[in-house]
Amino acid sequence: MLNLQDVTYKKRGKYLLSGINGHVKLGDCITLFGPNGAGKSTLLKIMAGLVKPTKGKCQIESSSKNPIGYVPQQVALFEGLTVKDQLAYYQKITKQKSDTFLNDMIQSLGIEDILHKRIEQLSGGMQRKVNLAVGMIHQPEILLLDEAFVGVDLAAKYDMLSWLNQLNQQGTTIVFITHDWYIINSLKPTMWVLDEGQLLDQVEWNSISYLNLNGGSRSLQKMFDVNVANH
Ligand SMILES: Nc1ncnc2c1ncn2[C@@H]1O[C@H](COP(=O)(O)OP(=O)(O)OP(=O)(O)O)[C@@H](O)[C@H]1O
Repeated sequence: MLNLQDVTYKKRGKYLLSGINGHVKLGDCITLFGPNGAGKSTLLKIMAGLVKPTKGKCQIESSSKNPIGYVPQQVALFEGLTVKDQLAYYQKITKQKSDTFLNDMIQSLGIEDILHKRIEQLSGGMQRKVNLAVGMIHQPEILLLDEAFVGVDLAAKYDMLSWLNQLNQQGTTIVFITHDWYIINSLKPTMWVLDEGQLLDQVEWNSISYLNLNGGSRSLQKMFDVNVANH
């Protein structure tokens, strides 16, 4: 679905990504994992087509007109609008005609009771749920999530993860970024380990303890020491 060939991105003389090669297949669940500043968000934006690589390419293979759903790190919602109006607005601009998916999503995410509330009346966690719903309202084939769970309590996380697991089992491709090991354990993704702009390795969730971190930064080593010990 997504083919990354030698993806390199340079900004103000600094390489934020260097020679990334990888392939995202239909139905994959992948996490971009690495320390702060590793280049995860930049790579996700390149996958979403929002940023153009300086060198190399990211090709999307899909027959759909709008195959990607991107949920940004910052909540991107309009204050003053109700949740219902917000969803209706994005449904219209993405030309999603079927209500079935939207209604399933509303039920699964547990947002049916807040449909008539305005965005500014919602807690941070509830806004995250609505942000997720908006980013995937057009039922995309590939869902790209940049820290979509920040500030979300365990009950809300459970709703979001159950919905994402269900979609992934039905064939939706998911690529996500998180620093939350609970999320990783729940979604059991393939881990693309990024460090200092380089893709060090790709490893299945259940083989994470075999990862060779030689050449990785101290921050990356520490992340694994802390998390893998509790895996
Ligand atoms: N527009 C920009 N101009 C210059 N440098 C940038 C820009 N965007 C990001 N960077 C730098 O690129 C590097 C990678 O940033 P990026 O946000 O992709 O990392 P990340 O792995 O997602 O980090 P975090 O886990 O902290 O969100 C960082 O050093 C960051 O400061």
